[in-house]
Amino acid sequence: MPAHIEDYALVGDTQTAALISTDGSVDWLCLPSFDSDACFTALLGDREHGRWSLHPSGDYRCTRRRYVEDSLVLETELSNADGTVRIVDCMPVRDGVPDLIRQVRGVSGTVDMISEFAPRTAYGETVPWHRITDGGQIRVVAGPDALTLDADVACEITQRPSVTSRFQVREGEHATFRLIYGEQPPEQRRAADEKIDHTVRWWQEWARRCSYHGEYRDAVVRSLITLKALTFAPTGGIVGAPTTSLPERIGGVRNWDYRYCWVRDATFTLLAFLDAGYVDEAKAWREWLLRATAGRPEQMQIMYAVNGQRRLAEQELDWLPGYEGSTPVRIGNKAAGQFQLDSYGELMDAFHQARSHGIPPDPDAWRVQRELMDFLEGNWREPDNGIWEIRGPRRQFTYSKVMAWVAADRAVRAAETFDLDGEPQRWKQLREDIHDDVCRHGYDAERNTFTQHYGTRDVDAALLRLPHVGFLPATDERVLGTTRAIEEDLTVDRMVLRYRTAAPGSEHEGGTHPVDGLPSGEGAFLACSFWLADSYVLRGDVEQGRQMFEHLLSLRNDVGLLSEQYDPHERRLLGNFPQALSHIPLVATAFNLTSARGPTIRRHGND
Ligand SMILES: OC[C@H]1O[C@H](O[C@H]2O[C@H](CO)[C@@H](O)[C@H](O)[C@H]2O)[C@H](O)[C@@H](O)[C@@H]1O
Repeated sequence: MPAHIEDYALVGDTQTAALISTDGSVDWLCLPSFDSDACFTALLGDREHGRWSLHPSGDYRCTRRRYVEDSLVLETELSNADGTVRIVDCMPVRDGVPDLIRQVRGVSGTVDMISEFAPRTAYGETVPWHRITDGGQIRVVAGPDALTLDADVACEITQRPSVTSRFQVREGEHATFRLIYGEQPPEQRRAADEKIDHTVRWWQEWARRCSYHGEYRDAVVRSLITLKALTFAPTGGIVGAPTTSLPERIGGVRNWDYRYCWVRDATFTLLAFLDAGYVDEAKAWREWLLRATAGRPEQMQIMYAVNGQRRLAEQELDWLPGYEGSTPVRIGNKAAGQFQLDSYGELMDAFHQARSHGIPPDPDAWRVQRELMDFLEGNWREPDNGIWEIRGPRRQFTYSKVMAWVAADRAVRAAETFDLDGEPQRWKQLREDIHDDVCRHGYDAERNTFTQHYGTRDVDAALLRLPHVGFLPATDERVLGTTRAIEEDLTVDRMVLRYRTAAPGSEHEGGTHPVDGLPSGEGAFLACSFWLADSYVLRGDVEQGRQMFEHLLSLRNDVGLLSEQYDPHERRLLGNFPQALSHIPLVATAFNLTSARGPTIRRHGND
């Protein structure tokens, strides 16, 4: 049985990442890339699906866990009756092959330790061959996959099969393991020590570049490090999360693969990086995006693989029982083929912000933007799948239309501010047409609220972003009314649901929801909860925004990580982990709260 989601910490090398539990078990790792097959999949099943546990023998417990300051090097202290050890876990920044280093350091007493290294390739389906080489390394091979384990303690291949080591660590002593993808010659332990030190320094130097020095610096830096860990260094792409199928409801079917790069999530990440002074990351992302979207704008996908690949065929892995029984486990993501109008607005906004931040112009960027505008002009009236990627019939989602307005607005601003050739008069007309359409069809005058889609009375938390993107001022009566309606309909214990997946006792309870096409029930959506905090700040209720923000900070796990959702009843994290779309608004809200100039939500559209 896997640990609770909040009991995991992340280590990664900006090409892939591992999840390690408080009891010292690596339960998730895909090699060599985020979207490769996993060799440890216990997270979505049990120990038989592959894991690497490393812990004191007998009864033991985690007494402390932290990242080495401003780094992604994890320290987990485990104690038993005989003493305490500190396990240092890290994935060195890649200079060749991917590797995971696990070093056990004796803190006090003399502790008997057990390492059980039991990889299962192809997401836990395949039991690989294990053998010990002449040089004393462990080689694990299955089909195209090969792993090498170097250890400076004795290892034996045992029944299951797994590679088991039983060893003792005294205060001041070390024992080091290094897992390498592929077949590699042995390395000295000193090399592992150097790699750990180098990795700490690499992350600390990266964190030092952060231009944010406000009140919530630790939380902001941890979120930025997490976002950096989710970037795919070779291309500049950014994954939604490093996991698949962590459920949005325990036992439910809303289990999706997030190891891909969403245009939406990635543009939000770009804005967070820009806010914090990380211009290189923003540039790399723009390059990725221009390459990924090359071709005709109507062929733009809402998500791509990290290397820019378009085909993300969805399949179910029926041999995996799922996280706490939540099936199916899916890899690939059918939403890649959806039409999501908001992605165009987010993209246009991101390009505009990049220019406004002084990122040197790319000659292709404006050409692509103009083609996107041509496409939007002819298609903004079409129904779409919306920001939440509904799998029911397409609808006229209000937020989607608002983001089409954002696209037109940023096109006008870009042409006027940067003197770019284009058709600002036509885009101004388009901007006005969309605004009128939204205010006429996406607004419920009786209740004084914007609505989830045209022709409904339901609300949607994405509507909180209307003032953030500059569609209407935060103090507009219709915006205030919408926030009120969202508070009334969509908050549970101060947390915000993205929409009602079923009204309690309604005809949809237990059945398939007519809008999203899925069985009901999920947690509160953390990004939406941050957006509510932003709305308070923007309209001048800074203290209310701060309280909400601090409540959200309190939901992070012990090492500062958030998943996609939170279950306010069970008080536990839900959904893929750690989730970019939760850490991005954390950064944005902290900026809004602490900016000396007062609220400065970038997507306000102010240049
Ligand atoms: O719940 C339905 C959808 O859930 C996923 O999408 C969500 O995550 C995306 C990545 O963070 C985010 O961009 C989107 O707004 C969220 O709704 C999943 O990827 C979809 O396939 C699924 O339909």
